Amino acid sequence: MKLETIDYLAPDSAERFVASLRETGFGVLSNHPIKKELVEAIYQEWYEFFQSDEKNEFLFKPETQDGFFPASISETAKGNTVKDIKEYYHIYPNGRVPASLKANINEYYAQANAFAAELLGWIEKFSPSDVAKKFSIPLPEMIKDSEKTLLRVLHYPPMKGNEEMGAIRAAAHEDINLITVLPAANEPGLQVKAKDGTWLDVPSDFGSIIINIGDMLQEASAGYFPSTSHRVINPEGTDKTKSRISLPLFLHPNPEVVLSDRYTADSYLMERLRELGVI
Ligand SMILES: O=C(O)CCC(=O)C(=O)O
Ligand SMILES: [Fe+2]
Repeated sequence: MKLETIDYLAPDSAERFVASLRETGFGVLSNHPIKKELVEAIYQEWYEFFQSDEKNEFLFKPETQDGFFPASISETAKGNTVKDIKEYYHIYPNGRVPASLKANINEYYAQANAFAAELLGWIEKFSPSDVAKKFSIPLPEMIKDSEKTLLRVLHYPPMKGNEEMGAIRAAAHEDINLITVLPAANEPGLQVKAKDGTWLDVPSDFGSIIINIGDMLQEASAGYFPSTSHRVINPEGTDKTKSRISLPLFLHPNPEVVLSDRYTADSYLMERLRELGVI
């Protein structure tokens, strides 16, 4: 199994993209409409933010979950015991963002949401009819104006050598949401677990964009689209001294959207957040 990058502008891109999602849970697109200059500017300005003390003025609020999450309280993946080596900032439509960083990140949030709606349309169009008929409403409508969609700016600091035994930048996990839109990061490290259990590098050419299936779409498609495990491994050699910045947008349906006979988006999310000890 290999993950190949699909040219967004190719005539058969939608069909090949959905086939890749079905096979691997991941799809990688080049020549997509999100400008890499915008992503590059965001990486640079947020890198500076993470280097500054200003981040401590935006400490996350447990009630709203927006703001800065320091490495000391960073996530522990489901089933894991050691914390990931990362710090991050959570952006919601009505959440706090430092004034100087608003323009670019808000533009990215809007563009990536619109792009995600287009890709959800592709997914619906190329789902077999018995799968598509399980969707309670069209997939792009599920995320329309959703205030639950979360943009996470991640900073994986350089390795210091005193990291906890077994800790990696992001331990193997699955995403909870419908789909995730992730521009290639400024450094490699992202891997996806193949069906045979081996870890594959996700192509990380700067400028391409990575989409993966989350648990909610796996639930809504009764397992047709797999929410695959992925992780971010630690850098080696000279890359150890480099920070890695990444920018996943987690597309969440509106809370009342019915995912399956068992769950709405809200009941699903609450169950998962309780398991993680976040609420
Ligand atoms: O940093 C990355 O490339 C992936 C991050 C990720 O998988 C996550 O935050 O859920
Ligand atoms: Fe993830």
